[in-house]
Amino acid sequence: MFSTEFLDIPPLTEAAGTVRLPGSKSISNRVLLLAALASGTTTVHDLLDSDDTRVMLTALAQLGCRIEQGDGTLRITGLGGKLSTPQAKLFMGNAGTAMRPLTAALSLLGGDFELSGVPRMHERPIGDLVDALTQLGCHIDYLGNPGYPPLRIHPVTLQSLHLDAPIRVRGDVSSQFLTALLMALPLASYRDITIDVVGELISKPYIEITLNLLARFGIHVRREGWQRFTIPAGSQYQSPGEIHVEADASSASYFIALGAIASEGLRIEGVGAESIQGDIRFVEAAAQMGARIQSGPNWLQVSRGAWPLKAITLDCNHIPDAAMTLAVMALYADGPTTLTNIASWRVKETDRIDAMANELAKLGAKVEAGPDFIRVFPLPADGWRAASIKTYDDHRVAMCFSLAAFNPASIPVRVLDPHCVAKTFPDYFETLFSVVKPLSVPVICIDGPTASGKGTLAVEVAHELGYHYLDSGALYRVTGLAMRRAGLDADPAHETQIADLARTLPLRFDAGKAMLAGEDVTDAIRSEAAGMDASRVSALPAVRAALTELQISFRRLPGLVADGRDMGTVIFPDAPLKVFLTASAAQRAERRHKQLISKGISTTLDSLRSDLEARDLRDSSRSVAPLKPAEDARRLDNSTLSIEQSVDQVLNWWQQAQPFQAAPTKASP
Ligand SMILES: O=C(O)C1=C[C@@H](OP(=O)(O)O)[C@@H](O)[C@H](O)C1
Ligand SMILES: C=C(OP(=O)(O)O)C(=O)O
Repeated sequence: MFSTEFLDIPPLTEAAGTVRLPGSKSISNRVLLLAALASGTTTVHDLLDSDDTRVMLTALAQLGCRIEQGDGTLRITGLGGKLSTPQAKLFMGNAGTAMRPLTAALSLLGGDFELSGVPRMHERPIGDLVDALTQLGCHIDYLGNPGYPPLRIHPVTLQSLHLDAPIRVRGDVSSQFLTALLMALPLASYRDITIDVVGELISKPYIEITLNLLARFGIHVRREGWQRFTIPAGSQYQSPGEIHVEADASSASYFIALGAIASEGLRIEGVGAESIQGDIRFVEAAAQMGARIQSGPNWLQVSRGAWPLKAITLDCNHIPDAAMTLAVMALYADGPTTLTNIASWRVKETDRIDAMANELAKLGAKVEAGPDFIRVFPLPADGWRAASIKTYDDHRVAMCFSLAAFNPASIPVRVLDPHCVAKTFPDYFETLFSVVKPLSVPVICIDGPTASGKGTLAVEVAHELGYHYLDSGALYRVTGLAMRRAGLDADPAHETQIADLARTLPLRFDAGKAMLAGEDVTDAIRSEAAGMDASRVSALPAVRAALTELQISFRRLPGLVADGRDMGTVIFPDAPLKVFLTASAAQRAERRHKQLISKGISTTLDSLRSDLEARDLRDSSRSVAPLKPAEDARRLDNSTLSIEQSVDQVLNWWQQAQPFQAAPTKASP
């Protein structure tokens, strides 16, 4: 997951391969709640692990459910309709699928609860649900604005509820109110319970998910159209024992769009023609726009058909979440695309009609919007502008705007606060990057002499940008270590053997650790002797050649920060930013001295300094790739700079090389 302030997506050209998507949010949170209300244990396979499911799980654990993580499964032991904890303060984040259904269930379970969420959750309506529950005899107070969370739920007894008349609930703001009642009312079904929907029900396919899962838990709701629903007397939740969560069809929309825009064949696994999720009907919309789609029970295969895409006008009430993806696809269409009947967009993670209109306009598009529609005009190749896309803490805004990186103007796209995808798809960008081909992957090279602080600087810069990190020095150090262990010496007579070793090094970097054939060699390669060996093996041309390919393979999306001695001159000569980092020998000796002392290794400043100078001389005078700044490198002497100042300087240089206006600061996101 990217927790950076922003993520720059380089211009992308095509997509190919296979993605396996995480579990459906809507199914996951329903299954968790139903399993919690049932008695017995339910083993859930392929549950989504994201912010929305975590708030649900935390709440259920607080209420006394036993939750055990297994290998790819989660076992949840239900309450059997009885609370073991009658009082709790529960935090719902921004998960509508937790807030609304738990409000209904807890109102009937007879405890004393406070339910709150993030500030935006406190702006998302819940009044229609509270009204329905109040009619029934439940006792709920608003702790902030009437009609909105946070809520206080007071205990009532099931016998005191008024179940004789139909319960009336409005269906035109969110279908989650009806879902919440349908999932909770079996708790009180000592007689038939009827729910009448007032107003036109929106987002109907989500009710089908609810009914489908209720049936799997033994509750068979009768319905008359979308107007009247009856929970039969004597209904009891029965755990199905095992249940599988299909992949998220709304999450699939970004990859279906990806296939339509840029692929000769992209396979999506985990969700397909037999999905119980309404958002699977996004495939029809994408096909109308020109995508070629084949499907099987739980897979989809998508490729580009018509190009440019075909503009459409579509009532999107049945696919409110996936429809946002169409608004970005519309940029690649042959005319204006109009999405109608989407008033609910205004009360979701953000006002999505405004958000989409604002951000599409930043890319250069003409957009028209009204209370319940959006019209997006396509962008000609010369109309695209570089934009920092604000995401409003809305996962879908972040995910669908990544598709703008296929623009024909080859402009990168900056997505602010990419972390918001954690709501439903924490690894969205990693998954995207695994199947797309960029025009080029940006690299920042940081070269410099030993102990100049380039490792610390490079790690920090990589961290700020969400880029990969290559410690090329470590490759040489590990080669030196492997050489010693093989009983070889760093002399030309052993050059071929050492190069062979280097070529097949079983090395990986894992959370800052260097692992050689599974052994943590991080400390072993940091000794002064290992440094000397590294310097010696690095002077052998065959070894350098063997390691070149390995180093180049680190150049992966979204970008790379590489530190070493010849990153800018030899390995990545086309890097858009090269920094040559220096510090006086006295300064470097002092830093290294402190480092060694802190590790309990005793040494003297003088000996360190003369070692450093000897090493500088050897590194800068070797015949192959000597240590010298690339011609186009920026020099940074950090003798008197703090680490933060050096990092800021490099990030400023990087920002200057970008087409975006200015990097956001932590103070003003
Ligand atoms: O019940 C559900 O799982 C959902 C219902 C929909 O909300 P509305 O009914 O408010 O449109 C949808 O947007 C949301 O992401 C999930
Ligand atoms: C509207 C959404 O979420 P929620 O379940 O919080 O309503 C969404 O995921 O797009």
